[in-house]
Amino acid sequence: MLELHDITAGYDRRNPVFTRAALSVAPGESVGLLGPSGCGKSTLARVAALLHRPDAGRVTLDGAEVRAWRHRAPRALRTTVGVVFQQPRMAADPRLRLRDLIAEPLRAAGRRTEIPARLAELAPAVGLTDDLLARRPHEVSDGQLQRACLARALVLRPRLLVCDEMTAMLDASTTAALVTAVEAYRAETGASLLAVGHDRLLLERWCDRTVDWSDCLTPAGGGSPTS
Ligand SMILES: Nc1ncnc2c1ncn2[C@@H]1O[C@H](COP(=O)(O)OP(=O)(O)OP(=O)(O)O)[C@@H](O)[C@H]1O
Repeated sequence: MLELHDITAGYDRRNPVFTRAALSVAPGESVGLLGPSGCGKSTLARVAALLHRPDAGRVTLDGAEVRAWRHRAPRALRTTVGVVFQQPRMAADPRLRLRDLIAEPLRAAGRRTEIPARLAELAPAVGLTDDLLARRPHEVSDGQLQRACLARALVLRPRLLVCDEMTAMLDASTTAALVTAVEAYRAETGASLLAVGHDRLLLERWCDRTVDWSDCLTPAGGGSPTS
């Protein structure tokens, strides 16, 4: 599904956050990526979500190399991947009601007619009532907003979902509800998952396999890492 080969990435070409990282996610597979704070997991997750152009290396999606990067990959490719970040308040437009936040990718894709049916499927799947769908981000809790961000990430039926510390700010019951919603979506569609986080217990329970950050990096002078 997704292969990251020899990726070097960061925010300053002369001083990358990491060099020569590799990671792959097979079709239908769920992979948990674990590592210490600041090592570059979120940066790699953004590369995997096609939102951050690597300085070097190759990204392949279904065997085809992603080309024509600007700072992101082309929109048509990005719709293959859904992404949920740690901080819903940074990710969500504060002016939009939750129903419009969820529907916005469909609207942007010119698929307005699908909005009512997709909302009717997704809102119960992530545990949002009609009352909550009518509110704006400042009128809901972080957990409720993250439920909406997950629904938004799923609205175009992505074949890969990237969850970057999706549950780090949430309590145990909201965490369980979101993981259940992701797994129901994957069972229905066969989508793959890359989940990034610190919580080893959660990722080991949730994912088919976990990868430690150090295993993603090519040892100095070495060939490719195994993952
Ligand atoms: N937009 C940015 N501009 C410049 N530097 C950044 C930016 N985002 C992250 N960094 C830096 O890149 C490095 C890696 O950050 P990243 O968020 O990828 O790590 P992480 O492993 O996900 O950390 P955490 O587990 O704490 O979220 C850090 O040193 C961070 O300060």
